[in-house]
Amino acid sequence: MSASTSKSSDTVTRRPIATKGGSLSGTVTAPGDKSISHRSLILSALAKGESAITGLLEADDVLRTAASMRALGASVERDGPGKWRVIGEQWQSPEKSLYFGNSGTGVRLVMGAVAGAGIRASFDGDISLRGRPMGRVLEPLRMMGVEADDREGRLPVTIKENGNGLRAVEVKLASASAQVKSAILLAALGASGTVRVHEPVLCRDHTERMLSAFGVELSTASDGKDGRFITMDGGQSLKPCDVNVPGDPSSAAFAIAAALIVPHSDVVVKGVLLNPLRTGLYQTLREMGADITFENQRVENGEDVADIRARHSVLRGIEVPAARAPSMIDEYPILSVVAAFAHGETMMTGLEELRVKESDRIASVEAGLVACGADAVSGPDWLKVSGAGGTPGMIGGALIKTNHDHRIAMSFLVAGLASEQPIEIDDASMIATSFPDFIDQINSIGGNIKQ
Ligand SMILES: O=C(O)C1=C[C@@H](OP(=O)(O)O)[C@@H](O)[C@H](O)C1
Ligand SMILES: C=C(OP(=O)(O)O)C(=O)O
Repeated sequence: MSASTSKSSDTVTRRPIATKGGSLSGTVTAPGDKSISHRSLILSALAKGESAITGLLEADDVLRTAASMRALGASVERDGPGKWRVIGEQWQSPEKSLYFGNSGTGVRLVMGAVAGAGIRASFDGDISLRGRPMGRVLEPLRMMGVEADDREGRLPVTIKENGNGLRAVEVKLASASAQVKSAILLAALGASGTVRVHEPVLCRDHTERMLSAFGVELSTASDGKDGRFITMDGGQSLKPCDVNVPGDPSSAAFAIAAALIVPHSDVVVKGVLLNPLRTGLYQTLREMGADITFENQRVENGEDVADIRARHSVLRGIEVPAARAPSMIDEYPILSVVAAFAHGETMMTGLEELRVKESDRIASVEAGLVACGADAVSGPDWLKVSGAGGTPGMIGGALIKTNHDHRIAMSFLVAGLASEQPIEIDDASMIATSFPDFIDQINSIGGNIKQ
């Protein structure tokens, strides 16, 4: 097997290959958080006046949201690396369809915001996004009085103009999805009355925190069990707000996982967001015996942030509780790779949402691990990885099908850094959707990934 490119009629697919080398060491900075980056652009574009953003993640998913904000009428300018200026305006129906590429967050949040603005817009995405469910957003929006055309609950979708304002509703979230919750809250800006969202299972709360920072009044209250109610009056407008985007814990996970499985490694990832609804992976890794420390802990813009230090560790398999899934939902692919290097079984449950991500992540991870000689089995909402332990924990020597999924691509390149034989992935292009500098970053701490 060799690093190679495969050519179709008009595209060249890069096939990076990751090979075991020496230990990993050094310090890197986490790229900007993807969830907060999308929201900082959308909320700034809704606020009348100028907002400055620093640390914005300049990855394809977020750049698609920036382009959509321009198409809707906002002025969106880049002043320098990660430094953006947005001047919000009254949104206008765009002439062309808004294209969101691979981004579920972008398309779902902007659908909600367009509905709240009462304008008409069409939405589309790439082959992966066209396969993902949009009914979960359209259903509550329709309850609020939105009219929309869709293709059996999938993209392309058109939200129709609505001059009468949206209805006040009470919605119970059917899936633990921050994207659905956020779409409803953004639509609620155009409601005449109070909107109440019941989330039985807590998921990331960046929209609630950031709406408050942009001057919107909303309140949260426990539902008496594990969830909460979010209550917000419609008809509120946003005030401009400057946002410093913290580092993404989902992207930081790759260098940290690499340090844990490559012998003698010691790596620091600086500036990582530690919002408690995002840190399930780190809790899980510690329970597996990982030597992970949070250094220089601080609060930046109301969010907990730290530098995370990870050293090579002897890991053991554990049961990861289903209730933890929303706080680490994007981290199961990389956790599964780490689990293949641990001693014993890691049982992950409550994973039904992984079936509707950029790929069916349960299937992609299981197939990739099995191709690398690891022991993985799955059911409808669970995945079990039985790690061989020690070094090397996995044979490797496979070409991994990434299925248009950036997290599958990055997870298996990390696996290749510690496997007996190199691991090649069939397509690197999707990595740019969330972490364009991934390969350079991993190589800067001693990784051996050839493009
Ligand atoms: O709201 C967000 O920014 C996100 C929510 C999650 O999706 P779901 O809402 O579909 O769980 C997550 O997987 C995605 O990467 C980002
Ligand atoms: C699921 C993800 O993103 P999105 O839903 O925005 O496509 C992800 O980044 O892993």
